[in-house]
Amino acid sequence: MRHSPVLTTTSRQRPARAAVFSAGSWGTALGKVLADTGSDVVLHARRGKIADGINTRRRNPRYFPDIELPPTLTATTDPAAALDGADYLVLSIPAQSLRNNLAAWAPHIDPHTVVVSLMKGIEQGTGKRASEVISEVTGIPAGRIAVLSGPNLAREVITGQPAAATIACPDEEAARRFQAACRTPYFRPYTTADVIGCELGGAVKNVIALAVGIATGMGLGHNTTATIITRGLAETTRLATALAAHPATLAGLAGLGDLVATCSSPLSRNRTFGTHLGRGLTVAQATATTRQTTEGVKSAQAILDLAHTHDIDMPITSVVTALLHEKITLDEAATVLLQRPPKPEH
Ligand SMILES: NC(=O)C1=CN([C@@H]2O[C@H](COP(=O)(O)OP(=O)(O)OC[C@H]3O[C@@H](n4cnc5c(N)ncnc54)[C@H](O)[C@@H]3O)[C@@H](O)[C@H]2O)C=CC1
Ligand SMILES: O=C(CO)COP(=O)(O)O
Repeated sequence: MRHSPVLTTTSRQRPARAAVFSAGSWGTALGKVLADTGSDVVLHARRGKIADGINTRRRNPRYFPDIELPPTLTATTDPAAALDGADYLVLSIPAQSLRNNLAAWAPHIDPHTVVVSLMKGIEQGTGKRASEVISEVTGIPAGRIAVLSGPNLAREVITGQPAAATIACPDEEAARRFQAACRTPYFRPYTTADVIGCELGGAVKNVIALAVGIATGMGLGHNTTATIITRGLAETTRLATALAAHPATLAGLAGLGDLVATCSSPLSRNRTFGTHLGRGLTVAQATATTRQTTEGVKSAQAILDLAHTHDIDMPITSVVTALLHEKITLDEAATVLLQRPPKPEH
């Protein structure tokens, strides 16, 4: 166990070391951001073929075969080797697989390592956010658990298109250090202490993106999608603020920003999944066409359960959840939303 201070590239003592679990789309893209800042980055890959591709050809053959990765970004299938001496453990796996995987990795986490969640899902059955699961599984104090969220479609980030994000951590200094560790000419992270707002903004926008995709797949236009985005933000903010989030977080990058990016982009897996449903595919058929993590599909029910527990009205989430469970048809979904009793906007 090492007890050295967390270093950044600004310290000039040694580059920060980041272990990124795993080598999927966002893990690889954020790993490149960290490497571009000067950190030594080790991606943990589940498959040897991916680790080999990264180490020998500087390519992630499954997720980004067309993108050259920097030499300071390497990969391993050995979690202990990836975590050895890591200043940061960056977690980017499906939210529903976090608890079990982290339990296996936890014994290898150094006492000074700051854990950063990139995940945008809520755990089924418990309604827990990723930072809560991390805290429960590892016992790491809240000041060493951070969240990074924002409008960050992985392919746009890995190709160096300008983007920004929010890093949330109750320990301001830890947030600032990670901000320095991933600030590049094309990636601008801000900091906040509002972990709850960041995590709920990220998780609920996936469900709203499913709704936008459904509407788009049904052939509906921009009035409809703008209405879903706006009212989606209203219900996200209701839930998040009931759970003690700051309203400004939901109006920021991790709320509105991410919602707009995800709901607008064909790169979004959640929006794409919704489009398949809107075109008439069943949930099973849409799932069969999806190769990557679609958090909204798995988190919708957990978010709705959380809303019920806190007596929060989330009509869009409710309708999307009913559609995912095939309890209502597409036509019924529109009717349910439009025929709700009239009310003031605010
Ligand atoms: N792709 C994107 O543009 C962004 C994704 N995110 C979030 O990042 C998280 C990861 O998403 P992506 O990297 O996009 O997904 P992905 O599907 O591209 O990659 C998932 C990674 O997790 C691994 N994995 C899959 N199932 C697993 C399991 N049962 N146990 C352990 N590892 C498993 C895969 O091998 C892969 O390395 C999600 O919570 C997502 O919402 C956040 C911002 C942007
Ligand atoms: O979170 C994302 C962009 O910020 C990615 O959204 P999808 O998971 O829908 O692709």
